[in-house]
Amino acid sequence: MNESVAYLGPRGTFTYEAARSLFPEEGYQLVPCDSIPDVLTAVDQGEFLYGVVPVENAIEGSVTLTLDWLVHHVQVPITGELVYPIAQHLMIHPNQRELPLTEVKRILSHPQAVAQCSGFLREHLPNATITYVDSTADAARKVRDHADESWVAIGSSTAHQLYGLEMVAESIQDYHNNFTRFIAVGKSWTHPHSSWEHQKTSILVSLPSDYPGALHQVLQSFVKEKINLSRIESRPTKKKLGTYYFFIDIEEGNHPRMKKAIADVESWGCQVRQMGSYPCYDYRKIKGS
Ligand SMILES: O=C(O)C(=O)Cc1ccccc1
Repeated sequence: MNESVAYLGPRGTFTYEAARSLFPEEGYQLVPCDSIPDVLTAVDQGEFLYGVVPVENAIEGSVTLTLDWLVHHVQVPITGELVYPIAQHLMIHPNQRELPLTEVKRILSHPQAVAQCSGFLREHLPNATITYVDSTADAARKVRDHADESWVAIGSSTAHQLYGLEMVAESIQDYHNNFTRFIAVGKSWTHPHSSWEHQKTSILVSLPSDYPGALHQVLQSFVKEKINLSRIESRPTKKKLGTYYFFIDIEEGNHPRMKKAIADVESWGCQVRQMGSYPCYDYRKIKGS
């Protein structure tokens, strides 16, 4: 039996495209879930071996729903990463193909997709109301199911084909170097591809409240070991205004130097949760492999 992989569905999301690249359909069974929390909870509860969710976009930044669920609701290690190119397309039901853009009443999409195209939407669809849905393919499916409504969806070319919609405008994101970082999560290990670019470790750090300069000390611990950090993202602890968790990505696998740096961080009174050490794949190299 193929191993199961949950992804943010339905079919045709960008996460579906990333999941298909990460977990080839010959070896894995891809199963759509309705939302990011659904994917993470299902993997946490052992319903699926692995999951794929978006974590960061080049234009819009962190997918905070993913970060917050990883911190507050589930205990699922990160097992892999894929940075994948994103082209957002505007599509409409074929029955509405003659509708001028100024008469579109509703734009449906995922909040990240809407944000990536905000300049285009402001300029070309000033009279439309935005409705956020759980994914871009969910938006395309809803437009398909409402043939009589003057609605448009923003989403992938895969969704455009799968849901039989008419293309209105291609690549409408405001910046063209649009990439999203997706992560694979799971409680067991798999290496769906034999080669990867490099390894990373993600940790979550909370600082002691009464220690001035604690964040500086955290960074210093990595400098001392000559370890590069590629990302620091703060998220509210949700316990008290002005208190944060720091998500830190380290350009190093589970290496002795990295362990030493983390022990040093802990010695300053910081709490460290290791979110995973994992391979980072290049979509151009694993495509079709
Ligand atoms: O809704 C989707 O298609 C997703 O996979 C989430 C998302 C949305 C916008 C950019 C990247 C990922």
